[in-house]
Amino acid sequence: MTDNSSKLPPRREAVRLKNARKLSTSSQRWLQRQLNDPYVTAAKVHGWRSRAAFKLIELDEKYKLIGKNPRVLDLGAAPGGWSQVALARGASKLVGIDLLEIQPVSGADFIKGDFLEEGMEARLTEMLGGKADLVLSDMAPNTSGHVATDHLRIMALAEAALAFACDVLAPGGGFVAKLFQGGAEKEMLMTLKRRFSNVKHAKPPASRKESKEMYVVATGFRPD
Ligand SMILES: C[S@@+](CC[C@H](N)C(=O)[O-])C[C@H]1O[C@@H](n2cnc3c(N)ncnc32)[C@H](O)[C@@H]1O
Repeated sequence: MTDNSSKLPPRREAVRLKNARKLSTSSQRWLQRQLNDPYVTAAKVHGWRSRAAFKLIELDEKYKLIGKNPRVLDLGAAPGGWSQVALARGASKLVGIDLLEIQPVSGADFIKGDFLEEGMEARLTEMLGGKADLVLSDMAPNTSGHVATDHLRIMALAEAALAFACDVLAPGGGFVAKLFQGGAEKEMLMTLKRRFSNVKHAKPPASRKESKEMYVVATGFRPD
């Protein structure tokens, strides 16, 4: 049997335990931000699972994305804030996917899995039971701290989401995807402009100013 007890003298062990209980500087900063963030408080008051819920509310207020009884696909849905908002604002059917488990939301069907996995698109489409009116992608990879790598990863997710949206959207449908920094790359922007009648970049007020995230909002899908 292994002995996990510390071999330090008692006083040094007491100091070690005290330090282990202290929050790292980045955790302290995170905690401070949470405590000072009105969106975090408002999310709790309104019962939204994430402060991100307000980003979709603000995008919907501005671009009228959700409309009447749409069928919605929510990519990167955990913990479920956007799904809650889409359903509260009129979605008739919602299918969501995330790498993480999502607690049930009334009216939504969730899959735990990787959107990039082979066969996942077919599975999502089958679950939706027909064409989608709105494809949402708030997917974000875990940040590596390396700006260029993070940028490439998020762009790969957004591009995959766009390719999927072009396969599953009904005529006139909408698409929202999270991007970083300068917005859609040239090639992605070309596809967006060709396949949608309206394409905008947006940074909703709920998106933290210091965050490099932004969204592309495309409406009026044109099938090939
Ligand atoms: C910012 S969170 C989404 C928050 C969500 N919109 C809400 O309001 O609750 C981004 C999510 O994208 C998910 N994600 C990242 N890569 C993914 C992938 N390849 N497939 C599925 N989900 C992914 C992450 O697990 C994470 O939960």
